[in-house]
Formats: sequence, C-alpha cells, structure tokens
Amino acid sequence: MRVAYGFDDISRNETLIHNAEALILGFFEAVVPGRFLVNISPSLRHVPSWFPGAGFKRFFSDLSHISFETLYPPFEGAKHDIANGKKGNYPSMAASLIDNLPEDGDLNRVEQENIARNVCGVAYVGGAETTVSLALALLYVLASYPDVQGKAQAEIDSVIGPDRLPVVTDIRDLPYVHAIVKEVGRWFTVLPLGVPHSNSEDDEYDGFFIPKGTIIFQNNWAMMHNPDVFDKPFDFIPERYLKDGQIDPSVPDAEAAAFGHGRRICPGRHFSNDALFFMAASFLATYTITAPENEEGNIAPMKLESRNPSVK
Ligand code: HEM
Repeated sequence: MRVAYGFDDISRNETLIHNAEALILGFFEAVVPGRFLVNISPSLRHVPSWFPGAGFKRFFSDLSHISFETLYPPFEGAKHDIANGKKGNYPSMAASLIDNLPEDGDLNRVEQENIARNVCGVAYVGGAETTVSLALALLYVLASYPDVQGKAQAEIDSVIGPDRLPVVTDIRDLPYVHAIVKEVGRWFTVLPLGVPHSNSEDDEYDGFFIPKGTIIFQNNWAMMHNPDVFDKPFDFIPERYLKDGQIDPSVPDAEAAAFGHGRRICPGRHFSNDALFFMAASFLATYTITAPENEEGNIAPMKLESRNPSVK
C-alpha cells in the first residue's frame, strides 16, 4: 500500500486491503475454466440477471463494483494528498506518476491518468497477496528449520553486526540469507499453475495439436519440484543455491518458472525478490521465529494454508 500509494494510515489501508482481497478472490474464481456456464454457452450473456442460472451476472456486477472501489478511491486519495502538499514520508508509484501527468486540460491527460491509476491498482493487487503469501511461507520455514535459521542469524551477526539493521544492498554480502529467499520461492511456488493463458493461433507441441483458443496452464509447481533438476525437491535446502559460499547462478530459481514465462512474465519479480530479502534479513536480525506451543508446552504442528485456491 505504501509502495503503490504512499499511505501509512492503518485504518485507511484496512478498507483498501479488504477490497483488494475480495477482488483477488473474485478474480481467481472467475478464471477457473468452466466455473461459469456462460463461458461454454456465450449466448447466456443475453439473459437478464434475475433469470435462474444468471448468478454469473450478479457475481460480475459485484466484482466490477469492488474493482472500481479498489482502483479509484486510493488513486484519488493520493491525488488529493499531493494537491494538498502531503507527499507522505516515502516515495510511491502514485506520487511519481501523478507528478508526471500532463497539465489539466491537456488532450492526453485523461488517458495518462487512466494508465497511472491502473498501473498503481494492478501493482498493488498483483503484488500484495502473492508477496504476503510468500512471506508467510518464509516464517513457516524459519520456524520449521531452526538449523537454517541459526546459520542465517550467524551470517547476519558476523557481516552486519549488532549496530545497524540490514538493508537491501546487503544482499551481496549475505549469500546464505539470499539462498533462503531463493529456496522459499522455489519450494513454495506461490502460484502453482500460474495464470491461465490461451493461444491466439493453432499450434503444435511435442506431437500434440493445440487448437486456437485452448486454455493453457503452466505447471510452474512441477518445474520447481522436478527431481531431475532439484535433488530432494520437497526438502527445504538453501545450500542448493550455494557454491563455495557464494550464490550459484547456474541453479534455476523462482525466476525460472514461479513468476510465469515469456512476455507476460511477472513484472514485479525483482521488487518482490528484494522485498522478501529485506523481510527475511530484518526478521532474522531482530527475532528468532519458533513454532507455537500447545497447552502442554509441546511444539504444536503447523499447517501452511491459504484461503485462495490459486494463490497458495
Ligand atoms: C511472490 C511474489 C509474486 C509472484 C510469485 C508472482 C507471480 C506472477 C505470475 C505467475 C504471473 C503470471 C505470469 C504469466 O502470465 O505467465 C504474474 C503476473 C503479474 N504480476 Fe506478479 N508475482 C509476484 C509479485 C508481484 C509484484 C510485487 C507485483 C507488482 C509490484 C506483481 C505484478 C504483476 C503483474 C502486473 C502481472 C501481470 C503481467 C501481465 O499479464 O503482463 N507481481 N505474477
């Protein structure tokens, strides 16, 4: 929220977070092939919304309302803040895009403002659930693998010391923490089947004919857990990314598949990698993450699960 719009105000953020979550859940429900009969029989789009079986119309009408609420109020809020000289304490995408908009009355103003609004909205919606999900996975693995956590803390103690907190540029000097970030992205694979695509022309792959318009899922999870590429793929082993104590760039990381492929590959991957490194290094420098204890004082089993069937 702070990166997209520069907002720090928790109560203001709560509404926006709530709307964005509802939008993401709705989006992932909507893209499930066959979820709505209208995808199979497009003529159903002509039936009125009160007609039995036309629940999809109400679903999309609600989603369109949530989409409006997610896109417009925060951007208008950022514009209002800037117009009133409140730039916020941190740089934000909205602040820099709004600063560069053409003057009111310029012929390009409406189009450029639309683009700026959508860029901020998509960055927030696309980045929030995914990065938060990966951050939870990070806490889970740190609590589950105390030896990994201990090695990372020892690295931070020896490189950074007790007098300051780590920053993003420390990544070069903290290869073990960097390897944890790479391994959690591979091991967890936030969007296991990516985002569905469709081919615009007939195609053939490996002897299979793929007619135009086929819905295609990428099995990113399988690529990131391929035993021919990764030894013990289900184990959490940051060391697989290290060679002679440094990051080994020849080992495929999340950027090889977990962020999608081709020209629609996730544009937020570098930001997300940096954000996760920053979180990991900050947690490790200030806390020791442990699994919760049950009433008898024993370690309670943990389960990593998400409300969203597509984002783990
Ligand atoms: C752990 C974090 C993230 C993961 C695992 C992730 C994963 C993905 C995947 C799999 C896609 C679909 C790519 C495809 O169609 O093949 C995607 C698209 C996208 N992501 Fe991310 N993402 C993450 C974080 C972010 C962040 C932080 C941002 C923005 C700041 C972002 C913005 C986007 C956008 C705008 C798209 C749509 C791109 C397009 O369709 O052209 N993502 N992401």
